[in-house]
Amino acid sequence: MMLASKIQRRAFSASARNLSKVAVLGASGGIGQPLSLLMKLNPRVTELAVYDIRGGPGVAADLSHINTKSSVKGYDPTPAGLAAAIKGSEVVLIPAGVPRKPGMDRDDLFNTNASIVRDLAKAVAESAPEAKLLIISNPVNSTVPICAEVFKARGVYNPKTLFGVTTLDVVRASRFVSEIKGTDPKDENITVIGGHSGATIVPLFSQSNHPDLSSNAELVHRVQFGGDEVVKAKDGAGSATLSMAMAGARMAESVLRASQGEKGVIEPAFVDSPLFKDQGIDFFSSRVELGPNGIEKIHPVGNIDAVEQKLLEACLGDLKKNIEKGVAFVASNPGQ
Ligand SMILES: NC(=O)C1=CN([C@@H]2O[C@H](COP(=O)(O)OP(=O)(O)OC[C@H]3O[C@@H](n4cnc5c(N)ncnc54)[C@H](O)[C@@H]3O)[C@@H](O)[C@H]2O)C=CC1
Ligand SMILES: O=C([O-])CC(=O)C(=O)O
Repeated sequence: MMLASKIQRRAFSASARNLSKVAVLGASGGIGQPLSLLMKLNPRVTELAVYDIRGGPGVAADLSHINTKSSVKGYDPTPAGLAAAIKGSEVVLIPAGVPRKPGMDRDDLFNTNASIVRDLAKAVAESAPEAKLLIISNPVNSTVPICAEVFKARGVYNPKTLFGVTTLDVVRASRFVSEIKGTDPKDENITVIGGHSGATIVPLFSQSNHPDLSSNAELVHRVQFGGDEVVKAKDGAGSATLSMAMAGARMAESVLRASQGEKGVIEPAFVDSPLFKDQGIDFFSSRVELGPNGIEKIHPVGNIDAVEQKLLEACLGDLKKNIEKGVAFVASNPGQ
């Protein structure tokens, strides 16, 4: 309790002064580079820390010539370099880990990415437990519970500051709808709930400007499997990177806006959520209201139609297994 309030005070004092250090872990990768670029272009960011197991200082040197005000520093891939990159961060973004190849689903990444995320989460728990931690690495449905377990084991878990980034699902949904309806995607605010893979992704068109679209099975499938479309098109060269960088930058910007005092900032995110805890599901993505200390309020699912109810039931079964897999991994592989 005391630790939580100390952490919150420290976080608030930095954000109240509008000093926002952002660290990107996995910054040399397909997502990491454009995401770091977007963070360098974001005037809310005062200091950008660039870390990767390879190439961090090079990416940082490149970014540092951009004539925006923030400072940029690349860190060596050592425990000390990692700790220094993270220390003092308001936001830590983690896009480290391997992406899919055609024929794989996100869960096939678990064996490689689980330990990468576990070890990076451990470093965050030790060097900046108060940071808002935004997890991009897949499978998000499992990597977020992994982070929670790592933080719990060190007595610094604050469920209000841990986010699985599901923003790309709402970005895709609004884009796909605008293509069908001939509208501007900025006017299409589609809520997407659940998790971040296949059937766990549940778009709620009944709550949008176009309730008729919930019976458009092709559209629902495209939102659920939009990632596969990119994996197939890239043909072995990875998965979504540019759209993901945009989505990650949007999420980070929203977290920073709220940290810096803006009210009413709402983003969907996969978080420690009360909504389905009675069914043994501790994490769920829904609309989340952000504040200076992270999550301020988790919005309920709201009214949904019969088609969406069926999708939600399918989602919950898969999600429960994905979450349990992450928790079990840390229990049997606690790391150093
Ligand atoms: N949440 C979402 O909506 C999305 C998530 N992703 C996921 O993001 C992850 C990254 O994707 P890409 O950037 O395309 O992969 P990538 O292979 O291009 O880049 C990954 C980077 O992580 C680095 N890395 C690996 N282990 C590390 C460690 N221990 N510490 C620091 N850096 C480390 C690598 O050196 C590499 O630069 C994948 O797991 C992918 O599935 C991708 C798209 C959307
Ligand atoms: O599909 C993938 O593997 C990457 C991802 O999460 C997405 O594009 O939504």
